Amino acid sequence: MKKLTIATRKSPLALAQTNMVAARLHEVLGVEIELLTLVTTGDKQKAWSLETKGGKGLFTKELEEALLNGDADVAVHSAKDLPGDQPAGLKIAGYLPRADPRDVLVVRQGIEEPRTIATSSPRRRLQLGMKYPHAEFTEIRGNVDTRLRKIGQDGVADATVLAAAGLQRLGIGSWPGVEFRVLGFEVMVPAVAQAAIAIQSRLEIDFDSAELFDRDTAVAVELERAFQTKLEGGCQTALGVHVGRDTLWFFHEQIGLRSFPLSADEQFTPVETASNMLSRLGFYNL
Ligand SMILES: NCc1[nH]cc(CCC(=O)O)c1CC(=O)O
Repeated sequence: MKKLTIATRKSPLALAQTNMVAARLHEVLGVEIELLTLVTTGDKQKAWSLETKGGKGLFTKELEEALLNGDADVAVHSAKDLPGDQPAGLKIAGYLPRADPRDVLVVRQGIEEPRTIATSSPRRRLQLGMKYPHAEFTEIRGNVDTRLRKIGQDGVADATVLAAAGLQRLGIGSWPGVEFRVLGFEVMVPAVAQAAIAIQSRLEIDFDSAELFDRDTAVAVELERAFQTKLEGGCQTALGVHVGRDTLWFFHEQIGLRSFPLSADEQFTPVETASNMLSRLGFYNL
């Protein structure tokens, strides 16, 4: 392999993530890298409500088509935007080391308890509703900087929620007019695969993944995904699952927030572990 073409979205966050993957592939494989930037349905339909149209697959389909028709060899995605199952012919080759998996409450300066919170995610709405029972929720769309401006400058709501990983990868440590409050897992369980960057390719492309990719991230994300796959039904179900070093954090709209001790062994048998824990939680027939 002399040259690799990487398919990417062109939002600032997507490009930052793709450049990290490009640097890694170039460093380890010594190959020349070319980027193919594509516009996905999710990028085009800026007015669509992610709440009603559904988020999954909206930001990934066009990149996957480029892999399948040979226009690109590799696609880079935020792992949390990927649907559970891979399309025929494609695989997740691996992940980059995960960044900070927590969510951050972005609050307009001077506001102690937000009364209006702009987030389209049912997972974030339900969990924040426990912390701020008087808050009303509204929708918000756009890139990270657009969202920050909507809170800090335009005042469309008192607060919003962003992934710490996104802020970190964009190098945003502060923003005029807002305060960042990192939300602990005991308040806000992150989305499945949050903060992981997935490298997708065609099945026949064989990377030496042991060196290229991060094994610990793959183990954690595969366990989180096993829960998501078993619970699938409505893809708009409010679900959060996070595999910590020795704790599994779980949030589901029917039962709320729970945490469990998690052994090292359990992490290596994701399907069994997810089944066992879900039946202990009262989810049967999955
Ligand atoms: N929902 C869109 C999306 N997909 C991935 C990230 C952030 C980066 C990540 O979790 O890897 C974001 C933005 C956000 O939720 O704040």
